Amino acid sequence: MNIEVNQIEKYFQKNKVLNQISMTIDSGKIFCLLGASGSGKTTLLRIIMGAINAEKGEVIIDGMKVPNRTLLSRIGFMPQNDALYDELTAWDNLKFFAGLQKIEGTTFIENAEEVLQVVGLSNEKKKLVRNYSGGMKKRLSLAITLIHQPKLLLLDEPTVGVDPVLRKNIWNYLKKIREQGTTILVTTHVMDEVLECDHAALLRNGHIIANDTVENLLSATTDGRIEELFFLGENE
Ligand SMILES: Nc1ncnc2c1ncn2[C@@H]1O[C@H](COP(=O)(O)OP(=O)(O)OP(=O)(O)O)[C@@H](O)[C@H]1O
Repeated sequence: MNIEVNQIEKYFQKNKVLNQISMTIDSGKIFCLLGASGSGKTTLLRIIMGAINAEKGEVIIDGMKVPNRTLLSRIGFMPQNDALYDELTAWDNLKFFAGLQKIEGTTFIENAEEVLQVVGLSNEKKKLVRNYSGGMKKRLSLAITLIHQPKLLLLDEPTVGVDPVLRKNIWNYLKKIREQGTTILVTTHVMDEVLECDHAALLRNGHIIANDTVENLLSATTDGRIEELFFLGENE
């Protein structure tokens, strides 16, 4: 699925948090949104999935204007804060959210086993979520986001609190589903993860100040270090 973001402007009260945001995300790519805390990444993600409105501009996904009900079943959105049922097991959480997407029976079981494996929770599926660590909850949220095999994934800092081995697992899976045509938009603060992406946009003070392939962005830095992306355009 491809995404067109056209001239988005968003205010919270009188604060303009997104200003003239336009970008295109091509189908089957991993696109990374970078920016300091408070730069507007989450807000932009929520506008793209249609959870909140912008004052100006529009988002078009596969030719359809957002918000659009038919698009929702094809999108997987992972918010920054987990929305899990603490008193249910991980398995029952998965079952509940899968049910909302009409994923049931053997399809549910197959999908659930696969996503639990990706996030390293196969052996912990019977535990109550209330007994999960923060990182385990994060991984379960990601599993829930993947359960209906969405064609567009919107992931808000999906690997915070996840150890390096599992993080690698998750990125390998994201790259696998990219090869199957899934489009992935991800926000991150982890610089290494930028290297896993095809394309990155850098947000500062509500503006996009850089938007290019990761390869081109890195060649624009003075010593090719990913951390430098954060400082791009700082003195302009
Ligand atoms: N519901 C809201 N009401 C008022 N202001 C908000 C609301 N949501 C976000 N903001 C403000 O909008 C700006 C952008 O916030 P946003 O959460 O999009 O940033 P972010 O780049 O995702 O930050 P982080 O990396 O810390 O998650 C911030 O100044 C924030 O305080």
